[in-house]
Amino acid sequence: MGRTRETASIGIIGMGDMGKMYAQRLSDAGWRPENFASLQEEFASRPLVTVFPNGHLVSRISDFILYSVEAGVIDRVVAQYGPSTKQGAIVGGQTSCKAPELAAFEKHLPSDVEIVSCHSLHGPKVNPKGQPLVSISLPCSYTACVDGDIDTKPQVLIKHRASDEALNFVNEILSSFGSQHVYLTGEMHDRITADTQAVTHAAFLSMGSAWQANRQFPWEISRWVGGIENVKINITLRIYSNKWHVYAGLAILNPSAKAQIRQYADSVTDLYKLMIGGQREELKRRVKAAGASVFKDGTEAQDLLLSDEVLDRFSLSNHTREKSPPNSHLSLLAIVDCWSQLGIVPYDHMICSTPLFRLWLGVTEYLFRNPDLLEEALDTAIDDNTFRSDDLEFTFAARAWSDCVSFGDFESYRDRFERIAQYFAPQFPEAAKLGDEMMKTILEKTEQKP
Ligand SMILES: NC(=O)C1=CN([C@@H]2O[C@H](COP(=O)(O)OP(=O)(O)OC[C@H]3O[C@@H](n4cnc5c(N)ncnc54)[C@H](OP(=O)(O)O)[C@@H]3O)[C@@H](O)[C@H]2O)C=CC1
Ligand SMILES: O=C(O)C(=O)Cc1ccc(O)cc1
Repeated sequence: MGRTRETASIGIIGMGDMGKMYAQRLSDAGWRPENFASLQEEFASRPLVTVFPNGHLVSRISDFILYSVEAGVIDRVVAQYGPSTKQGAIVGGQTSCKAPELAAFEKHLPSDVEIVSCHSLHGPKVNPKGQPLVSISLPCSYTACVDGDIDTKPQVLIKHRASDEALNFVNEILSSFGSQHVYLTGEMHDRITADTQAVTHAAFLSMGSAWQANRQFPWEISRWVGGIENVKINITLRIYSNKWHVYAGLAILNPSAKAQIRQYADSVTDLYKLMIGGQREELKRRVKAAGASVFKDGTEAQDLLLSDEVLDRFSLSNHTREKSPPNSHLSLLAIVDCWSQLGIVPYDHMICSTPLFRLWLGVTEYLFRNPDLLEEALDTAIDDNTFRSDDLEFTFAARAWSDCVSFGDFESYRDRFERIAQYFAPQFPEAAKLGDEMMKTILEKTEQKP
């Protein structure tokens, strides 16, 4: 072994958004990268990075190889380059779902190769400092543990088929990101990210579908202005401005995600039926019971993750408002019902939380820990017809996204995603500016929480 920082080289296969972010961060930290043509130009000012024309040339000389390709092609790409892996090297992947990635490594890598995988729990434009980074290695001789303060921001490492020396080596390489390292098995990683990522995305994807189906741009409509609505709009646009395959891969390929997303669609449908049936008492009983199981007694005294002052600052709208107009908040009532039905306590997942998940939890908490606001939402859901058609389309959308994930059909996922992305595209530049600012401010605020 004897791998050292001075002599080892790191290979990245897949120079998309995440691959480039890794190459930039590692070269900043003194690790040397290599690559090709436009990449050669792009990385010309970084003498420590070399760009190669294909993954064979990267694999045969690198001591640590990171696959940063679309989850849907991981088997094909590892089958292609895996056999060229340098003897005794360590291989990992950055895909958002570990079952297919680890299966591809086991199937195609030579037996002398060690496997330590990882997952940065944030997008390429978020500063990795303090964010979670999951690490996965095998055999799974350890239980989940975290380096440092788990309540700030982690990074996941998965030790799958590796010595402690290999894990330490990968840790050293990735330590330059300043992320919080979390150690998990591949299975635990997929189970948790199904709860934190796949269901969260399903909710925001459904909001976008509903607005598009009703031909609305929500920031132009007064009932969508302010507070919680700002987060709903900014996050939805952020997701639709990203690449479809990131969301398709982590939902379709994760063995745990289908059931979670199905439960979300079922919760939306059940609650919507109670709303249109005028079943006020049953609606209130069910939602409050769900709220009690997720937001347990004793948490009332804790500070909210998000405050009015922060929520109000990030509006895409030109309208001003005195007070948020009432909203039935079906998407938020349903996520709490979904968590409750599945026995999920979202706070237990903070060790593996993405920025979006923290925001999503922040807005649900904002609603459920304000009894007057929750009561107002439930009464609005029964008495006020204004939201009926929004909620109808939202219900259709949640079921359609769930079907799409259950069928495992990448092409129809792509088609749905890109059609809606195109509708919102003119607003992406402004939403990105505001969204980045919102993310930064809210991450700073939530970081200070105990
Ligand atoms: N974007 C995000 O927010 C996050 C993404 N991830 C995960 O990271 C991975 C990469 O995502 P991201 O960077 O965003 O996606 P990109 O689409 O930007 O990058 C994927 C890259 O893989 C390359 N690639 C595909 N096949 C091969 C091959 N045979 N040889 C060499 N390169 C290949 C693609 O090249 P080409 O375009 O030329 O085909 C592309 O540049 C995904 O699995 C994703 O789930 C993880 C955390 C966050
Ligand atoms: O925060 C989110 O959920 C995002 O949308 C960004 C993202 C996407 C994929 C990942 O594997 C990790 C983070």
